[in-house]
Amino acid sequence: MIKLIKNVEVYMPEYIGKRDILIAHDKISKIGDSITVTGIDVEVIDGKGKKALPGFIDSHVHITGGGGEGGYKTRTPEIVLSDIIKGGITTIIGTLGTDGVTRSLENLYAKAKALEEEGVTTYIYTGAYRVPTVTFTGSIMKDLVLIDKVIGVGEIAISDHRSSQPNLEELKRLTADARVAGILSGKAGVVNIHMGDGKDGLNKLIEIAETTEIPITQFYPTHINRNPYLFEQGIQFAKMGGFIDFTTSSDPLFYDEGEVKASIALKTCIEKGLGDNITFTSDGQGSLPNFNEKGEFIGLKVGRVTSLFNEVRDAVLDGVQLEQAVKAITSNPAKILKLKGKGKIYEGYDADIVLVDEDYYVDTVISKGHLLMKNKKVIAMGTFE
Ligand SMILES: CC(C)C[C@H](NC(=O)C[C@H](N)C(=O)O)C(=O)O
Ligand SMILES: [Zn+2]
Ligand SMILES: [Zn+2]
Repeated sequence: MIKLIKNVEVYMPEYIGKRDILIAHDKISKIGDSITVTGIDVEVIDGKGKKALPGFIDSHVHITGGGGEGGYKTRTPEIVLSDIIKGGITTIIGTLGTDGVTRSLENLYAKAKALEEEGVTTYIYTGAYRVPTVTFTGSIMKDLVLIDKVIGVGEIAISDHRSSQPNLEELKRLTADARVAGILSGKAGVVNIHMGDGKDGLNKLIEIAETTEIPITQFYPTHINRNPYLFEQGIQFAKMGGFIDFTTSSDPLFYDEGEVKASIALKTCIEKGLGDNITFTSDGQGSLPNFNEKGEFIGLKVGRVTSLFNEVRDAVLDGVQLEQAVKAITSNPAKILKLKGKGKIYEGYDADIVLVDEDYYVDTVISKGHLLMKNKKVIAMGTFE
């Protein structure tokens, strides 16, 4: 099907002004002025008053659910397609977390395939919190080289009372395996690192980057905004050329405990010239557990994928340029994760496009050339929604 978006403000993410965008099947075919199509059926979408952004990439979502930190009843529910669409997300990377016992990689893979069948692009990380990691094949390297949807390893927990307390050698070997398997398979092979509140912070990653041939960019540490000292250390890590990821799902409780709101973390890093080293992820369907200083469980909330763009909107309303802010959920993750044809409104790229209205609310979502939402109405529903 041919679609033509007319007179829309285009953010590649770089802002290029008002344009028409021609979509042929699942690709962006042409970006230009006054494009006309004759002789074949075309669906025209009115872009007047709207901004076209690349489809959002959420590279850390517990698509099969996570949690469990408060016992069995706190295992969180799996994601449904309509939430992904409402969040303007067209590419989603699934991960396991604390519970690598009752949550399986096979289930994660099947859910990723299901979401792909329902219309969005999906990938997964092999592994979970603990080292040695759970794998499909018994080997991180075989998982990466032989399973197309596997693009990296994660989320591997460090500096957290729930981690497996991995030592430096274990982290070196795991990251070296991910890197070489990525090289062999043309994938990023990044290690998505779960950062807890532990005082050792990013030290192990910095030591590996400084004492081995492993580049700092092999790590993709998340939750960097979870407390002020980790945030400060994260800025140093980014200044060393590393990538840092801020979690957008939150709970007012966490702000009281010093969490740095993701939109403020973004604004601070952009002001320090680190806009190309940062991303947002939602931790959607992951648990947001609260423990007291003795490590006792107090309660938990569930992460929401819709928080991803909400924090971008808050950054824009706080004075950050849209073309800068939206990179954190489009071209930056696409670059870090080596997602071909993703993260930009560009001729030949996948037709993943989000239109937002003048108040920066998601209005229309196109994924691989298919309309999933139009004029704020979700069109595509999950199989059982
Ligand atoms: C960043 C904070 C607020 C949330 C963060 N969530 C996870 O890591 C996912 C969770 N453990 C799960 O397995 O579902 C955390 O627990 O520290
Ligand atoms: Zn985590
Ligand atoms: Zn998580």
